[in-house]
Amino acid sequence: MIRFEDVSKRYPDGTVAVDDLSFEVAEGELVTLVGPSGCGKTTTMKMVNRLVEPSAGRVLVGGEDVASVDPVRLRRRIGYVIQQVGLFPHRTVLENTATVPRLLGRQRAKARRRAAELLELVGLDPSVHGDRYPDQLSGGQRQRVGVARALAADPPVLLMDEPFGAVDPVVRERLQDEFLRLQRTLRTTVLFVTHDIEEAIRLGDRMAVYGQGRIEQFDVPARILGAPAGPYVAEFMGADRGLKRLSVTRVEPGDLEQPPVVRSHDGVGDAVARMRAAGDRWAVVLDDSGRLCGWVPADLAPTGDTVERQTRRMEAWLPLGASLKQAFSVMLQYDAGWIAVLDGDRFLGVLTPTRLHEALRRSIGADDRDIPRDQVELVTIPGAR
Ligand SMILES: Nc1ncnc2c1ncn2[C@@H]1O[C@H](COP(=O)(O)OP(=O)(O)OP(=O)(O)O)[C@@H](O)[C@H]1O
Repeated sequence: MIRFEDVSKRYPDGTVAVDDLSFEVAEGELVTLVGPSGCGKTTTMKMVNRLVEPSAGRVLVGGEDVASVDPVRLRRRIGYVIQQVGLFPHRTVLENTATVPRLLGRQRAKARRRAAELLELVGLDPSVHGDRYPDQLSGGQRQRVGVARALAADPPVLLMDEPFGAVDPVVRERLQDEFLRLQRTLRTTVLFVTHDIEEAIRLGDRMAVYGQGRIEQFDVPARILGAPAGPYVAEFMGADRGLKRLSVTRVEPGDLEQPPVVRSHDGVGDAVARMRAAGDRWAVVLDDSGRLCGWVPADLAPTGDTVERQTRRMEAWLPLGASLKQAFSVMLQYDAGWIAVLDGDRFLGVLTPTRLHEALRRSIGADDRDIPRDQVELVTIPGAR
């Protein structure tokens, strides 16, 4: 959808902001650009909507060289959100949001209806906030209006430059969640500039890590964290990148172990005999539809009861698709050696620390090749031998 072909930008004073950049953002994809201050992220982004013209190479949007498109027309098709949102102070929130659709010639009533819908989508009540002026909103609310306004024209491409930079971390996380949900629904192609590595990891389908004017690595966050392309990227992603990987890797069915299972209607005597014969110390209890009831230890007194009456509650479980970070946190919180994983209320298997480790290796495709020695994350304790 967005394609950079050998693009360079040298400003008139000789500063080379971007040097021979080539990459592509697929339709519906969200790519984050992250890197130190002055490395060329904003320049990259501004070449998409022609706020900056490349000195060499070309930028294509939807297969069309942007150099051949009238800049004003181009910008109406491409949403743009910046940190200082730039709302019109003398226009209400609703009017601000409806600006571009109006410029595109949509009828006033239709544009306002769409604007109200979008305000709701970004978590603002149009009947409460719609008639306010920007200075009657909080910083976080203004950011939301900025996002709603950029989306109001249903642009296939959205450029976002530190859009949540000015709000506190809690609000920022909420805005990120809402924005992700929205982007997934609308399937907008997004180029997202940020200073914040956590934000880049959290939002990016893929991320571009910039060095000076160049992309040092362009990949899914899990691989950038797990297999950084070199010492620069490794250092930039932080010494805790091993931990960061936990939050971008999801629990999948293939990661799970199948523990011993007994059925809730089994007799305790039978169940205990089978568990002991197999050398199991415990078993998961499922009902006939595969729903998780709990667990039983193998040292139950073999009474005439059904297993159901002896089942112990499972304190901790995870939904399929939870992050490994959530899984690890639950393991620590409950001091548990394994965690049940459910799809809805259907039991799928259990995650163990060994399987968690394997899932991390899977996330960087390390199962079928050795991780280079310098990328193995060893924890050493100073002074320990
Ligand atoms: N109009 C300009 N004229 C000259 N140099 C410029 C101009 N705009 C940007 N630069 C320089 O180009 C380089 C890249 O700037 P750019 O704004 O793209 O970086 P950035 O990665 O977005 O930085 P930040 O994260 O601080 O916003 C910097 O050295 C900057 O000083």
